[in-house]
Amino acid sequence: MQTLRLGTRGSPLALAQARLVADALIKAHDRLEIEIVTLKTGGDRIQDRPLAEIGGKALWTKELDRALLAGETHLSVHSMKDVESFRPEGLGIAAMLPRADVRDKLIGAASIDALGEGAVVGTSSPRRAAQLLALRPDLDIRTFRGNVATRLARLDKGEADATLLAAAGLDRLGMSEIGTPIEIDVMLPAAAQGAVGIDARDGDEEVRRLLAAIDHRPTHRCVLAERAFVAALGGDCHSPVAAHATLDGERLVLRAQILSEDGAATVEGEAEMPLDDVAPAAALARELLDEAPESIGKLFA
Ligand SMILES: NCc1[nH]cc(CCC(=O)O)c1CC(=O)O
Repeated sequence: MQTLRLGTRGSPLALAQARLVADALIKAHDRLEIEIVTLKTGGDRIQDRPLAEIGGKALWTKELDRALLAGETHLSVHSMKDVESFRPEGLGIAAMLPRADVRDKLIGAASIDALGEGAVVGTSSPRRAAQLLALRPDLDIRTFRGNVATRLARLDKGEADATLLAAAGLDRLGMSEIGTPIEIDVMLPAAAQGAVGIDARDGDEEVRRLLAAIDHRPTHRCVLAERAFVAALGGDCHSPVAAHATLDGERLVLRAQILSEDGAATVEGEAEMPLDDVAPAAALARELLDEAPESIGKLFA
């Protein structure tokens, strides 16, 4: 029997995703045991300020990265959406699970159009805020953080009329019946939304071989293209950026959008590329920035 120590955050969503990875590994390999190691991250402790203000994405991954680099764990499970563009030296994403529903869901109203004039929408995602304001400049967007259950409780208490959450997270928590999905031509998702990734140490060939067996290549390819777009922009979670790739036979089609924070300006485009070369994703980022007005350009200066 071989035992792998799997590092994860302790939120209900993180634990559900950790179990999905553990189950996939056990199914793929005989005589393998997984021990789930729950780690606290900075992001879990600070709930009242927008993520962008308190240090961005690295907050979620730092403690998992440290434990993995120190050899306390063999792998880390992440929502790929929360993984910063550049990983620390010595670590890299080795596999991804098949992607779940990539759409955002609106909770609290039947549709964006159905929201009342000036309705309060709680979100701390600059992308969701800008996309909503682009459609409905009258909305009053307020900071709303915390894990999925916390946000739903704040909505129940009347702190906002509506909120947006990823369908993937709700599905994995067994809350599929909550909210109305918004189609991706109305609200393009964040890069990597709905994808779960598994980090391993560079050079840990044993673990990387075990992970290769559960890697879902179409998801992995699409997410790499989306991340290449965001990396080339110099974007992170401070930026109102959407990127979503799909496969069309042996080609990958990437759609991307960048917005000003108030949603007044939007630039969007599409690029097609082979599965194994994401350079056109970076080229699309430069193209969109070139044509972007100052209100967008200054976000990526
Ligand atoms: N930043 C929080 C976060 N990271 C990943 C998900 C959902 C699951 C996913 O997109 O894979 C969520 C919650 C949300 O956006 O509703």
